[in-house]
Amino acid sequence: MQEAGEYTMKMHPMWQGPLVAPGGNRQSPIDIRVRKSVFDPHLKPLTPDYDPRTCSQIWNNGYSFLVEYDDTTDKSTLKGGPLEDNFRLCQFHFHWGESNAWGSEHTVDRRLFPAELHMVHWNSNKYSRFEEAVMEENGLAVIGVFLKIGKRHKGLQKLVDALPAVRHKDSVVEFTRFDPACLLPTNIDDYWTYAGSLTTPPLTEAVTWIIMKQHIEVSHDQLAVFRSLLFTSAEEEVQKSMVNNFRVQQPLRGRTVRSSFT
Ligand SMILES: NS(=O)(=O)c1cc(F)ccc1F
Ligand SMILES: [Zn+2]
Repeated sequence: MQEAGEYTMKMHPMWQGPLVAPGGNRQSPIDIRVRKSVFDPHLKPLTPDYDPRTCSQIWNNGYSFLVEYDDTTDKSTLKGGPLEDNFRLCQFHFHWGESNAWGSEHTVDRRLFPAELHMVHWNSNKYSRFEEAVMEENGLAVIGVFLKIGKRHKGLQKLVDALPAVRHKDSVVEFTRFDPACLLPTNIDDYWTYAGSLTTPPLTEAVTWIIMKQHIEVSHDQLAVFRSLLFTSAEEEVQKSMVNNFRVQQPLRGRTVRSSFT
């Protein structure tokens, strides 16, 4: 029986969408229990190779803002780590909270971060476009990086300065020559990896998740600009600020989370 005032996921206003996709047994995000993760000595170093010239635009899709890359050739790629194939960068985006107390989708031993970066890649050895790969179990690889509040992130500022131009849902602005590698932590050799899903519809179980152990720092003011974005389009009467755009955590269902480090 619920105590008065005690929130469960179903009651809490932040509860969004299905708790578990019908029939899903590899849903994301999850809590990473560090002591339950299994060191895998066969995991290779991750080798991202990004060309800033493939950066094309920023788009407010009404859920987050996406920095999109031209993925018609193998110019910005990710290989190595747990991946057998070559994956092509198509976009990166973030999830964040209304306060610095929460906002990330994944957690580490229940620890929440104010925001989480997702760099989305699709398997260009096996598929010819993102839309195809997103339906296949080895179709996508997403790098997750936790954000903490601290010193100003120099590389992020160019992105922060462009956000007012995409304040409303469905707005797009040209955005070029941005090197996404500047958003990776200094150490990318230490990560957790597990088989999961997209965290927004279509929630397809297509993702090899690669979650960085080391976080990056952004300033309070930089993250505040994320919260100035809107879920709503310019025409809508009531404007809703884009915050808490994260999914509730999903059952592990017996999956093993591997670590690249001891
Ligand atoms: N948050 S996510 O990285 O799982 C994701 C990536 C996409 F390309 C599309 C939907 C998603 F939910
Ligand atoms: Zn995401």
